[in-house]
Amino acid sequence: MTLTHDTLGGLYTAIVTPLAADGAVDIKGLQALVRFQLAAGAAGIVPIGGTGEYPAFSRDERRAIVAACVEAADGKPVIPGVLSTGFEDALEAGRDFAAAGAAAVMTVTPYYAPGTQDGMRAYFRRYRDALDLPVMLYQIPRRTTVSAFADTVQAMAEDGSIIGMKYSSYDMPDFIRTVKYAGDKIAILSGEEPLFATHVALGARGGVLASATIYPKIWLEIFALARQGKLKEALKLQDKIDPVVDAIYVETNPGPLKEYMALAGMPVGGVRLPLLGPSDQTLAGLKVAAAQAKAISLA
Ligand SMILES: O=C(O)C1=N[C@H](C(=O)O)C[C@H](O)C1
Repeated sequence: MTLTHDTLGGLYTAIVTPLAADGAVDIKGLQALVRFQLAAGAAGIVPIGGTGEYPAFSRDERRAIVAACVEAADGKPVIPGVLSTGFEDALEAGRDFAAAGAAAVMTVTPYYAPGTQDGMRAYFRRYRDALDLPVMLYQIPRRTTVSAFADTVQAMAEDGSIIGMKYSSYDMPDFIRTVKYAGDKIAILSGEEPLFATHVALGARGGVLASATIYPKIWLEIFALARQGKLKEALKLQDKIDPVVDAIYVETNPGPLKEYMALAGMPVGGVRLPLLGPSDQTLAGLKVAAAQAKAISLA
């Protein structure tokens, strides 16, 4: 399926990368997770984003991860993260993932030398021209300190540089402006669990969510309600998963999430440096959230 701004939408799972005890990538575990997501109804998979620990892997490991996801996805779209901050590295990764069968890439705003808004617009236009694959802009200022303003996103859409955007920020006025300027030209996907239902009710066409790695079904139900404009009902349902969301984001994602998955019976191993396992205090919070989720059979 060729992804366009019309066909990009729904719930994409920002999937963790399972690791074996020796820290190697657990390809079998990864493929089992992909199949679990798609069987639950996810529209597609986003491997090696922040949740998938892109920075922690070598070029060969990233290629193997994407190829394994594409194989397990059996035709459903796989959109790998490209979190390299420089043009040539980002292009090399994009071409690697295109060769591995990715349907598009989720490329982060350049952040070490971000440049101006015009510079970022030109960066993505040159990137798309050089990479024969659809591109989704990844905006996450809490990790990069960089934002493409709404009118820049509009210009990127009109240039044909991007088919969509993963919007990871709590800046609601900017979100509303971005939907107003570009929401009819690209698919804006929410990357913020706490605001997911609200973003969808205000025009987002789906989401890219880390906690869907363990609980895809409830996010699909929340998405369906929000898209019908039933925001109150969607937020009521979201109350059930909020304790999990609060517990897994107290330290850098995906550290707590991976620990939580083990507590919830879906072990995926640890994280790679510089991330470490969660602190005792975080672990205590994860245990409480896992017990609550079990008590209400969260899925
Ligand atoms: O990997 C991703 O894509 C996501 N990254 C965000 C983060 O790591 O902060 C969280 C989001 O849910 C998905």
